[in-house]
Amino acid sequence: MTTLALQTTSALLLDGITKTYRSKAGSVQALRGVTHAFAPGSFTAVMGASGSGKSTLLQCAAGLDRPTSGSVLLAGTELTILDETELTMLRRRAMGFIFQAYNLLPALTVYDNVALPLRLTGTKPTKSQVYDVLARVGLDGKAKRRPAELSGGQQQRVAIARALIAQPAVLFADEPTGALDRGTSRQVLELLRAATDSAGQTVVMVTHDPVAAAYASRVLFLSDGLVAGSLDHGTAQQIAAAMSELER
Ligand SMILES: Nc1ncnc2c1ncn2[C@@H]1O[C@H](COP(=O)(O)OP(=O)(O)OP(=O)(O)O)[C@@H](O)[C@H]1O
Repeated sequence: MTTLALQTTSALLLDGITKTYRSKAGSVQALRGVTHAFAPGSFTAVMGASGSGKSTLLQCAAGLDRPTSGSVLLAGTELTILDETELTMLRRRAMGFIFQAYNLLPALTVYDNVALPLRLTGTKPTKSQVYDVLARVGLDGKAKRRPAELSGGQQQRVAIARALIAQPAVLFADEPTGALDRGTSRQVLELLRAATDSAGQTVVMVTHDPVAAAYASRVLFLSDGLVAGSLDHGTAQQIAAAMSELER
């Protein structure tokens, strides 16, 4: 496919991304030329050994960090030429974020945490918008609680509701199940899969866990800052085997 065709058919396109961190201690090439097109409505897991560049890839793709070279096209917009204000606006409009540490605001109720992204764009969400998204993640009746009054799995579901409320084109998840037990992880992963299957959103998830990665339709393997391969519709066993092969 030509680059032009990829631009119009991808929800997210990384084109020749490199990232070099420079410090007094020397420079580290965290990404060495990553090119990948994420199709609309796809669920991609990004895997690789510690230090292979997964978080850097996610940060660059989401405009949280700037690549040293290369381009990032998200929802039709080239991120690398935007200033900080434009990037912030685009993040609020087109992206949702889910982190291992939930990142909820402890002083706010569940309702206000979930309503926050829309309020930040200057839109007051209706009560039914907030209650609908809370019901979607199985948190009916929890709107008035504070995050500390919820279990880890419930807090992560609040974070997912917060990520979903503005109906972003792309959801970025960095180890979203890293702090959760198996059963709770499954609920979170099923919600991410539903975001792609029912709502047509595009999910990019960094994970170390082959069981979590098996929920994705594609696994992208990173090695030493480069894409080392990919696997479509792999089982947890196949993904684990591909990871061990990569680490040999
Ligand atoms: N802010 C930074 N300054 C300097 N080096 C960095 C910085 N962030 C990451 N690195 C280096 O870049 C490389 C890739 O890091 P990155 O965090 O993207 O890897 P990762 O695959 O997400 O690792 P992990 O699985 O351990 O989280 C590593 O060598 C790391 O030490």
